[in-house]
Amino acid sequence: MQTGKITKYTPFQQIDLPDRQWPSRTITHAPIWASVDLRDGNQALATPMNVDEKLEMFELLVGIGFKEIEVGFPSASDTEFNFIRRLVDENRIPEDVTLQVLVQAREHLIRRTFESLQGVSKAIVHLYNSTSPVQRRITFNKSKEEIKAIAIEGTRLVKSLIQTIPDTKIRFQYSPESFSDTEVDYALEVCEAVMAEWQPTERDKIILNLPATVEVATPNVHADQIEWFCRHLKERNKAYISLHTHNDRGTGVAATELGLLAGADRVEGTLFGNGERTGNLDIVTVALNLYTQGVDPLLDFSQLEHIRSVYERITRMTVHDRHPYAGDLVFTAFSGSHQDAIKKGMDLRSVTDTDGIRWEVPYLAIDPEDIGRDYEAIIRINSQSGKGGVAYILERDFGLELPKAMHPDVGLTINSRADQGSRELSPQEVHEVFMQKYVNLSAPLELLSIEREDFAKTGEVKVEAEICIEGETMLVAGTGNGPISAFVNALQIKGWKDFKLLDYRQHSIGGGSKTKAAAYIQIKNDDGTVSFGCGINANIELAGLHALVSAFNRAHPKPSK
Ligand SMILES: CC(=O)SCCNC(=O)CCNC(=O)[C@H](O)C(C)(C)COP(=O)(O)OP(=O)(O)OC[C@H]1O[C@@H](n2cnc3c(N)ncnc32)[C@H](O)[C@@H]1OP(=O)(O)O
Ligand SMILES: CC(C)C(=O)C(=O)O
Ligand SMILES: [Mg+2]
Repeated sequence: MQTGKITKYTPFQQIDLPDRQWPSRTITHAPIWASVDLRDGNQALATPMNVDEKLEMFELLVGIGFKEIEVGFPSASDTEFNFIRRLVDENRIPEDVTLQVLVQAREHLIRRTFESLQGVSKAIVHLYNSTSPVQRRITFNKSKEEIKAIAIEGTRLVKSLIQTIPDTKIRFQYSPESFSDTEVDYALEVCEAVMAEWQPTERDKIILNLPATVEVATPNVHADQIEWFCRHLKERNKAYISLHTHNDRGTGVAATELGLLAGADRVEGTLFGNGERTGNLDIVTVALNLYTQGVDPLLDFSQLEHIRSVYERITRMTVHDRHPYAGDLVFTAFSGSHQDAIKKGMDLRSVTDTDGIRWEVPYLAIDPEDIGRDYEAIIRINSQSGKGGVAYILERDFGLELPKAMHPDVGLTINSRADQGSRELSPQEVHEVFMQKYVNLSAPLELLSIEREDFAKTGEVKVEAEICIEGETMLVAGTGNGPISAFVNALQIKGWKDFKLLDYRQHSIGGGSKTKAAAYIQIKNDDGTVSFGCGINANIELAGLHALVSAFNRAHPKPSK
């Protein structure tokens, strides 16, 4: 790489549009979508799809709701040609779906393209030739006039061939390929010449597709190019302006969104952005971005997991873990502060009737369930995780509703276990550590059996318990206003009550004959420290007593006396 003054590359040209309107607009409705998965996506694959795979992808796209699908470049190969024949012969094209086919502005290719369309009821013939200065000079070695002539002659030929398939309703699309790198006034000149040749009407518009064949500028420049073009096109009412962005600078989605603000009507792209080099525009992202703004995208991504798995199998590409909406990790928080906020947001939804209630869960731009994902992975535990995340896992997967005061202690315990192992802990491991460290602990103190007597007159309870401390078994007895305080008092009589009961909670886990009770106790020890214990038992009273013993044991790793 050069350092200092870099002379190897030419910076992109700004567009002179001081009164640009797009920055203050909003997108209020879905554009016309056109999938180019079977063409631009396919042409970029190391192993292009075979006919069966193309069929499966076509059906997937139809199921999502695409009404315009570029099915290939039929003059390129037998596979491309035969695929269209198969769609026709097997009557697989839904009535409301228009096939689109791409062709270079070259006579033999255009003729072959028309042959492929025999029997198709509606088709868009998409003609292109490259128009940028670099392509004019390097690829074609032709002047501006000669390049314009290629476009006009190609258009004329397409028009003349319509009569060869009279039963097919043909619409026409023209792309000044490499528009992103073409002088806007020249691209306009070529497109207007094509329009003059084609003679579109307001009812039968031409599609002018303005591709960022290679993304060479920031998205605002793309938006300026589109707005400039829309404002200068003489018969704007007779054309759909279509966007076709690639992602060379990583801003294909942004360029499309700003292009829509700038006045475009239509968007071409692919699932997950498959396509040449860094890819085409990812339609999934743009559509779901609209959805999160309250705009119906008119494409159905409610089964995104399924769409992704078909896509990955057919294209042999993988969707990155961090890919918007579709990646494995995009709904997962490992970090504590994110987990805390997500847990609070999810807790609020679980106690509210969510019908018609806006989605407001911090860090989650969309409800995973809307796109066919569950809440399973939204919180995962490693050494970056905090108490909120741990409490969320214990509650969601194991029904343990830890009192808030206990969260920091349990969070620290789990965090240090994850840190020691330098790895993620599965929910099962989190549960195991919790059980090991907090639940039904039996050393140094173990509760072996307990008997209770109730005094109806005073409301007091007397307990007699057999306990074992450090291997020594003995009987203790005490009275209190409930079995727990009676047991606490029994310990005091033995001189072990160097703690104060601060808090007691309990709830049931599960249902039916398998219902258990979970109890949580917080005690304050003589030295001012606080310890927590949990008891789980089919008997609610025993759960409470075990919770107390567990809290005691956590404070007394050694016998107190
Ligand atoms: C940006 C895009 O994605 S555009 C779509 C690209 N997709 C594909 O290329 C996939 C399908 N393509 C193919 O199968 C083949 O390239 C074909 C069938 C289209 C053409 O194949 P071939 O003629 O064998 O080869 P190739 O594409 O290399 O042809 C290059 C010639 O066509 C000329 N050419 C390229 N585009 C055009 C055009 N739109 N109009 C006229 N001539 C053109 C080139 O200048 C070159 O001419 P030259 O031989 O005089 O130098
Ligand atoms: C054929 C055209 C539209 C294309 O794919 C591009 O320019 O990227
Ligand atoms: Mg392309």
